[in-house]
Amino acid sequence: MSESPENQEVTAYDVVVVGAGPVGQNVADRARAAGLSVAVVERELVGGECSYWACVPSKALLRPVIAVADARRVDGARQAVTGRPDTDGVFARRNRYVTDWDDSGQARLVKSIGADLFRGHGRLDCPRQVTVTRDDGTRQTLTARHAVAIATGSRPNLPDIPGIKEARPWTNRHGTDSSTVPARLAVVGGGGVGVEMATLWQGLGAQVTLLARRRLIPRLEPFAGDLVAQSLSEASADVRTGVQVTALSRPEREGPVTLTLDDGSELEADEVLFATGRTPATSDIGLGTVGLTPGSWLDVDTTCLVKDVDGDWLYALGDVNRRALLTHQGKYQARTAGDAIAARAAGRLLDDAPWGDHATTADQHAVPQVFFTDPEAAAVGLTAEQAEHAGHRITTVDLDFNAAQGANLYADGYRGHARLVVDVDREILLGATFVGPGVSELLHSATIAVAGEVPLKRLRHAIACFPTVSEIWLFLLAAYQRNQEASKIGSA
Ligand SMILES: Cc1cc2nc3c(=O)[nH]c(=O)nc-3n(C[C@H](O)[C@H](O)[C@H](O)COP(=O)(O)OP(=O)(O)OC[C@H]3O[C@@H](n4cnc5c(N)ncnc54)[C@H](O)[C@@H]3O)c2cc1C
Ligand SMILES: NC(=O)c1ccc[n+]([C@@H]2O[C@H](COP(=O)([O-])OP(=O)(O)OC[C@H]3O[C@@H](n4cnc5c(N)ncnc54)[C@H](O)[C@@H]3O)[C@@H](O)[C@H]2O)c1
Repeated sequence: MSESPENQEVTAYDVVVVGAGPVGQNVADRARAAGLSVAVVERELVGGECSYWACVPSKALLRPVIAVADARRVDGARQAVTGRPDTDGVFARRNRYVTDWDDSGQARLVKSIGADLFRGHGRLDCPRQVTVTRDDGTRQTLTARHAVAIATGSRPNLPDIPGIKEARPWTNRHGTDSSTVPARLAVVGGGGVGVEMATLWQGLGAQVTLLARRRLIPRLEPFAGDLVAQSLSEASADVRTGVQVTALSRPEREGPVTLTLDDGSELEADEVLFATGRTPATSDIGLGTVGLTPGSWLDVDTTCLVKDVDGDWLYALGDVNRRALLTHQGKYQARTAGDAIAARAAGRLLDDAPWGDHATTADQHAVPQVFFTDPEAAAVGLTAEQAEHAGHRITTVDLDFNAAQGANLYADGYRGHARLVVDVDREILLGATFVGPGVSELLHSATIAVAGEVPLKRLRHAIACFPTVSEIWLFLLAAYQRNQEASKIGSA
């Protein structure tokens, strides 16, 4: 350790990671495993948004809602369900999964891999150097011999609407840490956060109005949003698409909030939750000192090196690079980049061709995602529209799940739909979407098929067990084969 001109402590590491969410922790782990010394900087809770205000609490809260809905779909079990989930039990369960917002366990994990944890706000102050400002104002400078990895995540993007500040809207934070159920909740935004929050709070007893300017979960096949909207409506939520909020007012601090909509109507609610996308947490991390624009998403190459920065030392992983705002994709990037950092540090050649050890190819071709709504919506790869837009010659196969007996045994009168998107030239899957109860655990089979580019001729030999929901594969592949045979006869 030495001292900088301003009397700050200066410590040298091989790698400095800024942000100890799931992504920062994973890159640290991989770099340590390669024998590199690693510093990890965290300004709030070790574990990040994912552990305390996003994935983990939302799924801990949603699971009881879905479990009750699942039981209601099974005759015999339905009669045993006499009410809504018990909110005290639900919130206690959530608190256990977020360890009461105490990060000491995750901090121990970081230390257990042999990384040094620095508490405070990390900022680049020149190439390969990060200064950590602690809460008491003292500072520590960390230099990085090989890499700085930015894994600072994202924060809610609130639209600039008159009255939004006074309305004190919920974001994903209160949406996941509240222990009271508002009587009337307006949810603005029909993406992943919006549909999950609407499902959750309606299931816990709020009267939810979901306001979306387009269809729900628009990045998935259109039938996904339609089925989720239908089910939310049947659960008595008020789902309105094609509407925008133009103003908000909450004249009394403890009073209701009024939303003005672009159709001229007004809506009164006890709370309003904005789920209108994310913005990168890069406005105050010193990007200007290395020639980048503060507040911007960080554009990266396949190894997660930031483009337009000389010297192969600055990496950006997870939400901050905007490739796929999902924990599992961020962790994949972290593992890949951690290995790339180690290879570059050792002077080894990189294996960064598509699907190589140092390439995040799946970010482009095989991103899986599950929305834990009721019914669940799960998708991997390209939708039909995206595939056509990318220039593939495709055909689609669509089927309702009730074709499969396994699905009907899982839930009486099983309601769900599946679509495969097939590249007709290569006869491989480009994408798959499943919507229905319990489909989340079905998705990995499709992810393997898409990432592995498994020929459909071979996929036919991957047999699903009778009677499971996975039997839908058998019916989808048979339908594909029938369509192909019919088109051959038609063109003969
Ligand atoms: C409500 C909700 C539900 C979601 N559910 C899912 C889900 O089910 N599955 C899924 O895959 N994804 C889900 N996501 C997305 C997921 O939360 C993110 O993709 C994931 O958190 C990204 O991880 P990260 O490590 O990049 O960022 P984060 O988890 O945001 O962690 C970043 C960390 O960096 C720290 N930090 C920021 N700036 C600094 C700084 N200057 N100095 C030091 N530390 C800093 C932050 O305090 C934070 O701890 C959900 C998101 C939301 C909002
Ligand atoms: N289970 C999961 O995997 C899961 C769950 C939740 C969120 N996430 C991820 O977290 C990220 C953030 O989710 P999100 O839902 O906040 O963002 P999003 O970008 O997925 O959706 C935001 C929605 O808000 C709409 N919107 C934007 N501005 C608006 C405005 N002014 N008025 C009305 N609507 C507006 C957009 O059209 C969009 O449909 C996403 O990338 C998502 O994939 C994942």
